[in-house]
Amino acid sequence: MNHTDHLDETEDGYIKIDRYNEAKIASVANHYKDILGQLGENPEREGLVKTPERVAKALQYLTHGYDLNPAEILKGAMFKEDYSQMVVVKDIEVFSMCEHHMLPFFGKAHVAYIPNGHIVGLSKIPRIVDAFARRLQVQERLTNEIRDCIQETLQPAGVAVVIECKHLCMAMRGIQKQNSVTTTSAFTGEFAKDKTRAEFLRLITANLH
Ligand SMILES: Nc1nc2c(ncn2[C@@H]2O[C@H](COP(=O)(O)OP(=O)(O)OP(=O)(O)O)[C@@H](O)[C@H]2O)c(=O)[nH]1
Ligand SMILES: [Zn+2]
Repeated sequence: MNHTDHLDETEDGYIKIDRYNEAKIASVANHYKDILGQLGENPEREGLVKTPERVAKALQYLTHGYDLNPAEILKGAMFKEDYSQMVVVKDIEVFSMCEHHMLPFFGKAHVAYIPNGHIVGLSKIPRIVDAFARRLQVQERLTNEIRDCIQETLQPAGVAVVIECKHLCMAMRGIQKQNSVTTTSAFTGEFAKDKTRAEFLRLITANLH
């Protein structure tokens, strides 16, 4: 079986989960039943009977980015266009899971590129953010992967990515800091220039709408 067989293609050719890989769900659920017992719970009590399966499905959803090909998503909507100003997509919601604790980190991504002959369908930017975020991640790698995918696929004059997230592993356990936010950034090409980077940073902090 192909590893993407459990993913449905929607009409516009994009993949989303609405069927699950039953064998994987059953196996992961079995482990979770065991884990519930080890946590001192009774996995047979009414409220928990279906929990292992729910958790398995949730985890499959939260990691379905492994089954997506972000470069192909971008290639699906690249258009020749004579536009060479910065394109900024800001405030893209991010939900990911840290690879150390498998706890959520979440916040916003701001992505920009400067076209070099081609533009990309706007929705593809949040789609690739999701494709990389729906995996076990560290915020730094997530940031770099988004930058590299856009740079290598679209070959623009520059790419900028800023991500700001709260990490639940730092809030609900461990150091227990409820308000700390981690910001990461990655730039290529024209964004190495102070002036260009400053314009991007101004645009993502400006309240224009
Ligand atoms: N750089 C980076 N670190 C992360 C990210 N998500 C979680 N971490 C950190 O990963 C580290 C793992 O450190 P360890 O000392 O092995 O784990 P730990 O004992 O649970 O650490 P504490 O969270 O300090 O209790 C922690 O400092 C987390 O804050 C991330 O996206 N990027
Ligand atoms: Zn963590």
